[in-house]
Amino acid sequence: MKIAIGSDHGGFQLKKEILAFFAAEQKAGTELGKAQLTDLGTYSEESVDYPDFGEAVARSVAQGQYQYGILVCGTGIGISIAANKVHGIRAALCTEPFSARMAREHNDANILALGERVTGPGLAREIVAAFFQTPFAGDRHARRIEKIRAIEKNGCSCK
Ligand SMILES: O=C[C@H](O)[C@H](O)[C@H](O)COP(=O)(O)O
Repeated sequence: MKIAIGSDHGGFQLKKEILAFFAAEQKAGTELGKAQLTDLGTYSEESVDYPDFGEAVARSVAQGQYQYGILVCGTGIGISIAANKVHGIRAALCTEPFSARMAREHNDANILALGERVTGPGLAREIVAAFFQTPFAGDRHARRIEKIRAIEKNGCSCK
């Protein structure tokens, strides 16, 4: 499983924690540790603009370069809004593990968004594990994902 990860300055420290979590999982030889992560920036705490990193990760996932993405900003809100503007992206902002599981099982989310100023590193690790350990359930949920794709393709009928 190939995962692109990105953050702005507000998510930089939590992104480092998440990378360390995957490294520890790899060392422990777990299934999660088999994931290959690529950091698409930012690479310091210097102030940057979250849409740049949301777009970079979202495009790389939408183009199939990576299967999933992880995005972190201060709240996770701005960077997930930006990512969701890219066709084919279903970015889910999660603050607890139940939503992370549902984001995969029901919504087939392909990007997990987190907020460093909202979620501590311990909880973030549980959220990440829940997200990446949960498969999409398909069935009725697949029909609903198709409807989301149709909105992307045709636009909505709202005036
Ligand atoms: O949704 C946006 C994110 O939370 C940003 O990380 C945040 O707006 C950055 O704020 P500041 O420039 O004040 O650090």
